[in-house]
Amino acid sequence: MHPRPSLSLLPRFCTFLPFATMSSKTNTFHLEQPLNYRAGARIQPVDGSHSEEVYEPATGRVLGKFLFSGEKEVDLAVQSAKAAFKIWSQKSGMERSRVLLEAARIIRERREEIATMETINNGKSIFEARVDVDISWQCLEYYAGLAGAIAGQHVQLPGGSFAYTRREALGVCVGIGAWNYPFQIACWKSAPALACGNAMIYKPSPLTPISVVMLAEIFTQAGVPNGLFNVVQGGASTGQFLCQHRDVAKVSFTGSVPTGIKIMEMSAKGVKPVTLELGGKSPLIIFSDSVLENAVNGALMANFLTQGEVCCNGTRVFVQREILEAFTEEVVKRTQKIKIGDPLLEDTRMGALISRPHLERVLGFITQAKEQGAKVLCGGELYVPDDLKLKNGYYMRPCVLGNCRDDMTCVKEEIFGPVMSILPFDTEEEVLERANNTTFGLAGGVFTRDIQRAHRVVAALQAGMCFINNYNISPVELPFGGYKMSGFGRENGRAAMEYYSQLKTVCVEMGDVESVF
Ligand SMILES: NC(=O)c1ccc[n+]([C@@H]2O[C@H](COP(=O)([O-])OP(=O)(O)OC[C@H]3O[C@@H](n4cnc5c(N)ncnc54)[C@H](O)[C@@H]3O)[C@@H](O)[C@H]2O)c1
Ligand SMILES: C[N+](C)(C)CCCC=O
Repeated sequence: MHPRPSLSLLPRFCTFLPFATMSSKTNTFHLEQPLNYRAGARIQPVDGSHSEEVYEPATGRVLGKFLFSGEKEVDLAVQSAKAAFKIWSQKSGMERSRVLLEAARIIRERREEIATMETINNGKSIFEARVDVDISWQCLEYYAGLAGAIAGQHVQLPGGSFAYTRREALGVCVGIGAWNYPFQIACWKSAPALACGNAMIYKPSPLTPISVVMLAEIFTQAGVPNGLFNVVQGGASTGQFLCQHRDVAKVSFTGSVPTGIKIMEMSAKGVKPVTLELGGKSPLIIFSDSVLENAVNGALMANFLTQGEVCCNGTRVFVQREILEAFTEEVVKRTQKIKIGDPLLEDTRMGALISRPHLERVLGFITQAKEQGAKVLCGGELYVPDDLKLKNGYYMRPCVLGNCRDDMTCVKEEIFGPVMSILPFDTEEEVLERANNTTFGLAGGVFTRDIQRAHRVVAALQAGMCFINNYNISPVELPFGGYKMSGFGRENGRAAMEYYSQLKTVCVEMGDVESVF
């Protein structure tokens, strides 16, 4: 583990109100500086259409306001990125690698500061936010390692002629992110993009606009050319201007299926490649021969990280009937013990959901589940912490639903909140049929001690990311992405390099040209 920096390193672009306590900085941050980043500096957009409030989910307090960018600002960001691309794409892989390694080092150094900001703006526990930051610098280190290994192929042809391939950058790439992992998603997109020699313009979710600007500052400090990584803030219309811009070469999107479809339609008009990391309703299958404690731990990991707001969560928990009672009893006991509250406190394990409307939407799914016959085994209601400053925060108790059927809304739709549905099953054949009976295909998991069954089951699962005897771990070396309506393309692993580069074939004639004419 790396040493934590002292609190004196806390944000250089904000103030903390004077009533900060020793135990937590919740309720103290105030946003002051602009959140767009262009040509190596924070700026206000030239055509800011309207200002939007940004909230602290833990308290419901407004942190400040920021401006949505219009078409002109998007164009300026693209021009700035184009200029930087000319410089960066000419550098060798090793030169790019050194800059990415330096950026990774700075992220490690500012770990506590970034994690604190992520917690303040997203509501997740500081414990988890630190893990997100660690995954982020590891991602930069990983792609720094691959940058120097980018190479083509040499092919011998008749008569001494030959051909070779060059793996080249695409140009200006656009990254559009969701609010659940704001800093990490930006790193998952920018690290491979920059390693391959591209420039990137990033648009975070308007709910979490803050931490990605810290990443932009870090890239500049590490030595990327000004303009190589720009941040444009805004919502759907800003995203559309980015996707439709003629000088944008590629769009990598993380978000919901409906928005993913729109992104694909827009990109189709410009014949732009897209990576789509979309939603899920993933199955977690627990056979009766599982180590019960591991299966329970796996189910908690599959459902309750980041208040359940995780795309790859295994929210349909299929449990073989023989162990249904024992598993359910233990999972409920453990869920009831989850410490909810001030996300900046060290022992908190579940913070606040992202927004009041989202909290209400999640609670609405639970009401509907009850109406459709599900039984709330624990949680599922609002949680109001004792601490008065948190009373307007967006908290709920994590929920386990029993008596579930495959046709219920809570089992079919992505809830994106801390709600686990338990579904009994009898046979392997039956559970596979039911697990795959969804339009999503992001992830899936199986717990069993039978090694042959484990591999047979994951081979049959229609999902891009499968886990055997664990769930939701995410080493950056592993490709991540979906099947079916959960999207296509991959982030992380070597695979992502393919999605941020293109192949040029150069055919070289060493003899005379024989014409057929
Ligand atoms: N597969 C993954 O890796 C992954 C990771 C995190 C979240 N998600 C998914 O994201 C969803 C939750 O995130 P969300 O609510 O921010 O999703 P969303 O689709 O509402 O928004 C995602 C991003 O798209 C932008 N956007 C919205 N409309 C747009 C348009 N017409 N053109 C261009 N950009 C547009 C938003 O401003 C935001 O930045 C869930 O479905 C979740 O499963 C997937
Ligand atoms: C880091 N996790 C938990 C695998 C989440 C990946 C991003 C999905 O929302």
